[in-house]
Amino acid sequence: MLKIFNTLTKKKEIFKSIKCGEIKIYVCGITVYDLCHLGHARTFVIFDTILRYLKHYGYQVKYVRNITDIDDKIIQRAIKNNETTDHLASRMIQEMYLDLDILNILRPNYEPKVTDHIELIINFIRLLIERNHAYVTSDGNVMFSIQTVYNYGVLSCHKKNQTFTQRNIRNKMIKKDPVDFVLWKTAKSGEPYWISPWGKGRPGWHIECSAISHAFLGKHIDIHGGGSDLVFPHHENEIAQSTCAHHITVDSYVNTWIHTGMLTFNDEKMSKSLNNFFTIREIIQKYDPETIRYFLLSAHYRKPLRYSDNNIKNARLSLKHLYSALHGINFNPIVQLYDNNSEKYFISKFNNKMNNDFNFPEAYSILFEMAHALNIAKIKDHVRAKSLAAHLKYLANILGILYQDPEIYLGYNTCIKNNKQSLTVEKIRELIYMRENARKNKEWQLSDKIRKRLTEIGIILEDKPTGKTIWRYN
Ligand SMILES: Nc1ncnc2c1ncn2[C@@H]1O[C@H](COP(=O)(O)OP(=O)(O)OP(=O)(O)O)[C@@H](O)[C@H]1O
Ligand SMILES: [Zn+2]
Repeated sequence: MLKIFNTLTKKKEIFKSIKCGEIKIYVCGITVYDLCHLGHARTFVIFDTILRYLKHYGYQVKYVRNITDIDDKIIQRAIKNNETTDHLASRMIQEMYLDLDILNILRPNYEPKVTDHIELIINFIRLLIERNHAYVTSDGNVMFSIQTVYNYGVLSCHKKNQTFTQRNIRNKMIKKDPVDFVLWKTAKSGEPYWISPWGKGRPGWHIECSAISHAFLGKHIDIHGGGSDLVFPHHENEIAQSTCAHHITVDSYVNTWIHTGMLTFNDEKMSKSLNNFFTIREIIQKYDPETIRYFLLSAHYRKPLRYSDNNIKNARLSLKHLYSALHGINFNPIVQLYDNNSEKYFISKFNNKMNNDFNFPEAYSILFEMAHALNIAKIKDHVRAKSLAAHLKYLANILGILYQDPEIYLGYNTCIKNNKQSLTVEKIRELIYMRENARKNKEWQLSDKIRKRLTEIGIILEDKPTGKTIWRYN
């Protein structure tokens, strides 16, 4: 029986989907103004693993993760770079794919961009105004009126007056109440804008998730997720908007709220604004992507995880131990998996750990028990060894690890020591495939970027007249 900790009720609850066998999940995505850092990676690796487990559990999953491609940070960065917000956002979206794909994060079913859904956001705001939950200020902003929500603070336990900050004091003159938040922002001169009933402007941040999740998943969602930094104000405001717009209760909006613990560096959230971040790109120059993924899942998903070289090195050792157990066994992952039921014991232990609010560290410990049994079977019982190896790989794949050939992985880590390459063969092929597609679509910038990246790590590409590319180590 699957139990998940629900931030709304603050307890572990037995999970039951709204519709039998199907799950609708919405996760707040990236604001695309710069490269993704390891903090973003932690949240998305965690949700990717949760999704993989839910599928293994037998659910059909509809996963939506939005892309915030217009907001203040994007506007400021675009001005600084002397490029349009559109150009900056689409560049960063391509970079985001390169970075998240390399960590073996499967893509969501839908990744709606805010700028593609302005009309439905405007309609959502209109509904809130009609229902007297929002008002237009003299300068053309639309504000959400927190006083109209009787249970504001239900998710985060924030009291209404606690939201009163210095920033709000500055806007006091035009808001009815300093705690109210913006739904539609009037465009300043030179800023990108969309035409609305309230003038030229752009949506506020919170409203995009209410409007987009409703458009893609309907009024009632099984799971809504994000980092724990989003509980307040972002998710609190989303609850206010969605429940008021649709006249529904909090629990008929989202059944389970899942929040991930922050990746920290020097005891603070890793973030751009604190300038204490490492981009995914920087890190995979130093460690292989699978080690990074392993590291990101090495603490309970709700707890903070401390970034340190030592912690990553430990992750590398653990992964090496698992790959070494698999090494030297000639097994067929599919055949051995279905031919043999003897590993039911391990599968059920693994499932129990994951059913207990996705306890990744304890799920890892089952993989180590299997590796131990496998190391013994390798000497004594080859048939059992093959079965164990297939099951170990199968369960590890649910966590998104052990997807490489042990031979390549173990050889690869030797290369890392010699600083010769920093990508697995599988990932190199993936990048080449992406580049071939980019070339087909005449996206020359992207294709050049991939080539440059591969050259940097010592891979030489040769483009054939057929459109195919062959590669070799320099
Ligand atoms: N250090 C972190 N650890 C875990 N998750 C994080 C971290 N930083 C951001 N996230 C999560 O990544 C997702 C995308 O975040 P978003 O693009 O809004 O970044 P952000 O919080 O503004 O970070 P930054 O200010 O560094 O750009 C959110 O779910 C957010 O909670
Ligand atoms: Zn959101």
